[in-house]
Amino acid sequence: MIELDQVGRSFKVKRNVVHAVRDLSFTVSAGEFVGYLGPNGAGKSTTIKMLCGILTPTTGRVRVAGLEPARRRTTLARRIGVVFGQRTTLWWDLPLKDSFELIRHLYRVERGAFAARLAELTETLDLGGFLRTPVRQLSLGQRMRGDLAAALLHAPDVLVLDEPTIGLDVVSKNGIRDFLKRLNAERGTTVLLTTHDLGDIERLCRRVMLIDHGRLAFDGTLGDLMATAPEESSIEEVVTRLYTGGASRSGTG
Ligand SMILES: Nc1ncnc2c1ncn2[C@@H]1O[C@H](COP(=O)(O)OP(=O)(O)OP(=O)(O)O)[C@@H](O)[C@H]1O
Repeated sequence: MIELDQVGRSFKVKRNVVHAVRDLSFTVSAGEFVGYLGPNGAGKSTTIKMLCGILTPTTGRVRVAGLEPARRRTTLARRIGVVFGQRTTLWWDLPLKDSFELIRHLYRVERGAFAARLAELTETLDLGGFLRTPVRQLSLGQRMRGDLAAALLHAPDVLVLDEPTIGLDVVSKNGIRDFLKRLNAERGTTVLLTTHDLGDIERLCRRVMLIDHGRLAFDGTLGDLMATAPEESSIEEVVTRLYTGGASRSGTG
């Protein structure tokens, strides 16, 4: 469903070149739920932007649902949903429901299918109490649920999440985690999740990829990840060891 083959992306900053992503290769199969971890500045958002076609790779090849994202952005938009937790894709001054209606037009979702999908998302994400509220008046937790619904209204095969639980309280976080878990299990939606909240990884991801300085530093199961540190280590300790280079990265490959 997602394929990266020796992908690199660099940026020119004044006279320097920043290599945000280097020689990155991985495959995510349909139905997987994969955590994409890495310290600040590791290259996670750059990868995600290449998956959605916002950025073109400098080298290598990216495919999502068999499409080259940067060249087939419109076609790909029908197959992929994206949530950037730090930024909303909703219309700030419009009631949530009107944002959804605009998305229906943009994605040309058939009216009946849209109504059914919206009813389902309203129930599972508990949106009923604020569908008529302007987005600017929503709490962060409500806004995030609105953004998730917006990304899923066209029933995409792949969902890419960039910090979807950032700033949320423990109850809101758990609500979103339960929702994502069900989405993956029941609808088979492929999910790539970037987060700094290791609780998200523990609760949701069987497979974890870790990127560091633009390179893949670990790729394995959550169990493999935990096995890189002494027994009884917490996931925070395990990940800290990997971020600071104090562990063998034997799961990679
Ligand atoms: N548009 C840009 N121009 C120049 N440099 C950039 C640009 N976008 C990203 N970078 C650089 O590329 C590197 C990777 O950034 P990226 O945003 O992908 O990291 P990240 O893993 O998402 O970090 P964070 O966890 O802090 O969000 C950083 O050094 C960043 O400064």
